[in-house]
Amino acid sequence: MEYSPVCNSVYAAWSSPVKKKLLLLSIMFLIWVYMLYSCVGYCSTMPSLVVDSYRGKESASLGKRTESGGGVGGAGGGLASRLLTKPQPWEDIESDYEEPTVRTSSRDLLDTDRTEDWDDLAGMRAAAEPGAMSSFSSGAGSKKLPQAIIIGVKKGGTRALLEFLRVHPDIRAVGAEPHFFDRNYENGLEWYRELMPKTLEGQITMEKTPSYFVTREAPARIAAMSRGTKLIVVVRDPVTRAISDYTQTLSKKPDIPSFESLTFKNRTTGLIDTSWSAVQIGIYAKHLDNWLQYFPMEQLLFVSGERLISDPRIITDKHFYFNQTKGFPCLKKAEGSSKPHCLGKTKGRTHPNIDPEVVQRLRDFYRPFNLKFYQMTGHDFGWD
Ligand SMILES: Nc1ncnc2c1ncn2[C@@H]1O[C@H](COP(=O)(O)OS(=O)(=O)O)[C@@H](OP(=O)(O)O)[C@H]1O
Repeated sequence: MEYSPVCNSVYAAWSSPVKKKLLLLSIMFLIWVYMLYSCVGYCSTMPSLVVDSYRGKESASLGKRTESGGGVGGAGGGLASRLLTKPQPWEDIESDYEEPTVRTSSRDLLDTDRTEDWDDLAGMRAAAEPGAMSSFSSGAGSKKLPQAIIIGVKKGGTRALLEFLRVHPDIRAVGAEPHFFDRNYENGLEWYRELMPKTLEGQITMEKTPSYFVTREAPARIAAMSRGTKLIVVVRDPVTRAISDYTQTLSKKPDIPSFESLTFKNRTTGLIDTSWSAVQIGIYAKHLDNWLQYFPMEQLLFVSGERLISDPRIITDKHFYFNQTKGFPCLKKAEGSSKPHCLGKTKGRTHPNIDPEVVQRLRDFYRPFNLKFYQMTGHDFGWD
């Protein structure tokens, strides 16, 4: 049988062992390229791509806002960008709402505050469509200690901030409040790390536990973990915050004394009871002093809880709509979902009417502390 020159060379190529290997490698490379191509096509159908397109615009628009003096009060505007110090590669995100360790291994995580948060998270879970990409990427990355923590303040709007931030593809957050630096510290850093979602190179790990801000030991403990940790504080008018705090307790224990009677040590003399936590948490200047013993001011970021409601665009401008029924801004698309999402019914409660005289007395009480706080942070939050 005669072979054509072409057949001959093909035969020669097949018959040489080195070339055989080269051919095999080429085939494997082609298969790998094909798989990668299929995956990219698949990813493009995921809702999270919306976030991808936000990313480009966000860096432009948020950058501008930070420059134009968003400063402390508008800190949220550049928040995601500020947390992300270098350009990040696009990676898909997986849902944070499957965290059996957090939900079952710690009794503390079932306290009233977190139960509230889990109400919200249940809502988020329900809103989230099971994304096949989530399971595809669930094994990717590794768990890291948080580089940024929302440390307070209770009832400041911390849940809203975290849920808004985590829409960003490069921010991954644990859903529940770990309470590591106040109640679970003895469990050790590995326990804490285990609670975190997996992150890929360049993504930021976050958590929020509002009680850290008023926990004496928290600054030293966080500094011991990493002095570079970014600390975010959502602050709200301390009087409204106290009423919000009281409203939360009242919703669980309807028999507690009135706000008015709890406010005073002695109503006749008008002496405020500063040992009542609802009052004490709002003395922001005092708590901040404690943090400044361990962290420089540049490490702390203050977000106005009021602006978070009136102008959530300080986070990003295209992800919100104002829900008239809820009376609050809500996300057009929750993380990992294509459906709109508002925070749960435990966020945005109707406050009871408080005697205006008591409110005024509290305003007078907080004024000097607020002024000190404005001086310390270099920002007037406008509560007085
Ligand atoms: N978008 C949006 N939706 C709903 N609620 C919002 C939102 N933004 C800020 N807030 C305000 O957040 C307040 C609750 O604050 P926290 O999440 O920090 O509370 S907690 O400490 O975690 O319990 C909550 O306080 P109350 O209004 O007193 O319930 C809200 O006013």
